[in-house]
Amino acid sequence: MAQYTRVSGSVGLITLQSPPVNALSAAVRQGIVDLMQRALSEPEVKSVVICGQNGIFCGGADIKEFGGQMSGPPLIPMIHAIEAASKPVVAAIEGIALGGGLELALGCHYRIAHSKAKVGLPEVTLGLLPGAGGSQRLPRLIGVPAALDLITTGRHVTAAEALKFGLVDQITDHNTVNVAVKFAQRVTDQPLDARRISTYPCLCPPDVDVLFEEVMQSVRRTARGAIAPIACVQAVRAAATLPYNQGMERERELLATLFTSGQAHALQYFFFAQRAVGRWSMPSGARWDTSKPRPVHKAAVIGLGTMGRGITVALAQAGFSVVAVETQEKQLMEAKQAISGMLERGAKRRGVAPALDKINYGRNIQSVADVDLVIEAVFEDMALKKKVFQQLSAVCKPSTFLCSNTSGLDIDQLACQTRNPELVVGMHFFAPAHVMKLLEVVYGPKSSPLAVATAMQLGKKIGKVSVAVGNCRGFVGNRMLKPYLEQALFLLEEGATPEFVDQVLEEFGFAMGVFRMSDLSGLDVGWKVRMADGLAMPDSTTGQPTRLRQGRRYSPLGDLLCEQRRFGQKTGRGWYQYDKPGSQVAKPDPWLHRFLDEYRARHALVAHRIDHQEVLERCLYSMINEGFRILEDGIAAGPEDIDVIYVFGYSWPRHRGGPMFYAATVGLNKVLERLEHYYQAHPDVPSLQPCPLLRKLVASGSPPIQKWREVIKKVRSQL
Ligand SMILES: CCC/C=C/C(=O)SCCNC(=O)CCNC(=O)[C@H](O)C(C)(C)COP(=O)([O-])OP(=O)([O-])OC[C@H]1O[C@@H](n2cnc3c(N)ncnc32)[C@H](O)[C@@H]1OP(=O)([O-])[O-]
Repeated sequence: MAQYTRVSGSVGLITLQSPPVNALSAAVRQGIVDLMQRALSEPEVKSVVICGQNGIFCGGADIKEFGGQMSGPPLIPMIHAIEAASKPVVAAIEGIALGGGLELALGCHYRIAHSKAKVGLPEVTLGLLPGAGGSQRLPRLIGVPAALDLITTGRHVTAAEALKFGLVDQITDHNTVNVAVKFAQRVTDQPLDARRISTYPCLCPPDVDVLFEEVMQSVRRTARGAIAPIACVQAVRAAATLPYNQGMERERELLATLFTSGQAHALQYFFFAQRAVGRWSMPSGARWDTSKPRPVHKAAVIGLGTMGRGITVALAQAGFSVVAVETQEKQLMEAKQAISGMLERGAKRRGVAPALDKINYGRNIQSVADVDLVIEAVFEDMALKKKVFQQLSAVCKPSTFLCSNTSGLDIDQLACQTRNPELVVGMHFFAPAHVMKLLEVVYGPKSSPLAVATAMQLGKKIGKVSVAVGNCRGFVGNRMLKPYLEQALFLLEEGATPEFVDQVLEEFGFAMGVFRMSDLSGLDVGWKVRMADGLAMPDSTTGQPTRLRQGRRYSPLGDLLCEQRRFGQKTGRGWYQYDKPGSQVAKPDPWLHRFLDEYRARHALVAHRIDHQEVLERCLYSMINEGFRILEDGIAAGPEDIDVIYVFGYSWPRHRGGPMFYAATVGLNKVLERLEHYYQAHPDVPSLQPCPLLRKLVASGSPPIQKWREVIKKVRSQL
């Protein structure tokens, strides 16, 4: 919808009205078309201003409409009609002008923005391109290189940057609509021909072919198989090389291909999934909208290793007062230096002052007595963490929330060490903690909705995408990673190489294959956990590494590497070899190939030819199967939670929507059938046994992913 008012006698003001972001729904488009006609037909009206209600210009096309039958006036002719208008049209941009919203503004003859406004063409993040003329008008207005940057990254730019590009004509700190109205009155008699961007020539640098070649290469490298960024480059190239009308035709063709691609569907699903995780719920029935968080003003971090340092930086950068505690003097000094460096570099990038004064360092746990919330980030050792929680419970105010940055230990056991177990939750950050977007907020059986709501809100304030999950070994992310890693090792035993497995996974779209990722994280981390679990040791009777544990297949390959002190990048050797310890360039290692051959010979394993399909199916479907178990157990409330965790925490390619969305795309019956096939071939691998929930979903006719929660509810109510 849109509203029309006449202001200052001669200006027609069209206000977009479609909360929350004034998206261009069919009703809004119809409103704009009708009200533009009205403004143009009223003789008293000499100019027009378009704005949005509630301080938001426009969030772009209504993404909810993409899935269904499009109705209402189409965007392109609507924007053309504005550009062709005989009276000046001024866009008054407050808040945001994104996607179709900016394309609408580009159709106007002038753009006035508030200094706090942000603009951008983020269609690429939804698997699309700026297909309402944006890919053709933007390069004509701000030049090819800047347009390529904005369109291929989808980044939002500040009003100041937009002014520098020439994307807006003026910025103001005052009431933008009033300024735009005055501006509109001033330009009433100005000729409009020079203001219609579609008539501009597209100014190209002399070496335009080289520029496009370079940009295309760089986009292909970073796209990890996503097609929209490539189509964006092609569309801008059309603007640079073709007359406007032909460029528009090319834009239309490219958009049509993207629209029908599975990738756009996946990315649009993911857009809503990111928002859905904020509406968390617990099996007890507690929910985001009925559980109020308590404000946190002062927080503490205990343990300043890699994780503790990152968490401290994230908190300080978001404006929290932080007490940072490290009991070892030498470690404390090193941490202080490292944290200050991180804060200074971050502040320089963002053009702000570093938040050094937000942090008070100390060696004594007593110094956290008055904080509202503590995040414990000591070494991943249950006995040590228990001790810290006992101390915290004795030292802190009774109302202090006690959180553990564990990556998989039992939150309940920690809660039991405290006076107020209902105030204990897990806050599982991902390294580097000041950079990675994901936060798993883990509730145990005793955690109160208040504690979950407070941790979720804190996560939001420090810029994380927070997902509330239940308490189990590894929570959601690391629990699903286990069968994935396990299959990768089994594939090596059966004849694959780390290079081949990684290549297949990287072609699928992971930033790193499983072995390169393990080398980066350090192989010793998992080894210590397996030793604590009694897995990484030789068979007690033969003294030999065993391939069977508690009746299940087990691969000791990772343990054998660690026994050779091959811990990955940090030691210069792991699944790959590196030029020197700490180097990141992984090279195939002939030693490892010989080691695998000898290992297979020792265990009488006959290597067979493993193809792409087998690598993908075994690694991904076993992980997805665990995802169904997690849903069945109520550890994650819905498939969106799992998908968001995997995209933000484990580099799952976003254009494939996340593992559960991917399963729906492949077809649940196919996933089930392949799991059955592999389980039959490997009956000693329980993670390949199809989960009952997966069977139930297939038996219910494989409903769309948005309907899974209903089936899950039914399955869980029968348990
Ligand atoms: C045809 C080809 C040409 C054109 C293509 C396009 O324009 S493509 C589009 C290009 N545009 C974009 O890509 C912009 C996408 N939007 C954003 O980036 C952000 O939402 C924001 C920066 C606008 C506001 O951030 P924030 O943190 O303040 O708030 P928030 O993120 O929590 O959202 C609040 C609510 O608004 C909802 N909603 C938002 N936008 C849309 C929409 N366009 N549509 C529908 N709904 C939308 C959102 O789902 C949520 O609903 P919920 O969960 O409450 O029911």
